[in-house]
Amino acid sequence: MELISFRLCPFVQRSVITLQEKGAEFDITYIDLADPPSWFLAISPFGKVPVLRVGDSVVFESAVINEYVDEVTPPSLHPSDPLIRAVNRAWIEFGSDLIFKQYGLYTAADEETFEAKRHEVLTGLRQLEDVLGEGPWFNGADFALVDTAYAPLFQRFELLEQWHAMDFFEGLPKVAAWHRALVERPTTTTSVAEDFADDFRNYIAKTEGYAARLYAGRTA
Ligand SMILES: N[C@@H](CCC(=O)N[C@@H](CS)C(=O)NCC(=O)O)C(=O)O
Repeated sequence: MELISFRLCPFVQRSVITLQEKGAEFDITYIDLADPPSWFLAISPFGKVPVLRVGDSVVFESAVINEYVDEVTPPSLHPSDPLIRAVNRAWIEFGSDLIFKQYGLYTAADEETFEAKRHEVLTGLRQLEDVLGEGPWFNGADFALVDTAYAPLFQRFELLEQWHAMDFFEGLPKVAAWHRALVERPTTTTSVAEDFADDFRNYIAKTEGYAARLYAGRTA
């Protein structure tokens, strides 16, 4: 299996976490999304990463890639009950939407947009608080695919919090506990390069958006 990646992409990171959790062997090929190579555009139907090459086949969409990886490397990280599995898939979709909202937060051009995005993100986190149980994971005792889908999101919240006194989890104890468990999970840490925090901060700086101005001069 060969995973096509962009270093900072949270969707790719979901797949790296899943592959690592499953102990799967895989190669990783990095591309520059600002200047994607023609071979990549030829195989990626949406022009997006991640893409997983398996022999002559191409699998795209992180949630689908992760289900494939899960199925070929038992035991499964998906719950056995079909209804719980369906609910998990639905919340994985919710997590994808929240990743885009988070992206909107750190690329917002001005304070008004930034605050609007922050409101969207906080609303999403409140919705999660309402569905989470006692933890430590989304389904309780067992770490599952749905957890791999949220780890990159929470790792970025952690960095955003460190750079600015911005509390995303105030009044959300279950989300805060899940966040802590996810960012401390070894596969979350090892799914990104050692200089990820700097890389991420430089990326935000380059957007020249409101978050970049907010964080200017701060160190992690
Ligand atoms: N729904 C996709 C989203 C993937 C995605 O948005 N990837 C971004 C990078 S993080 C991308 O490749 N963007 C390139 C583009 O939109 O042209 C998934 O879950 O795999």
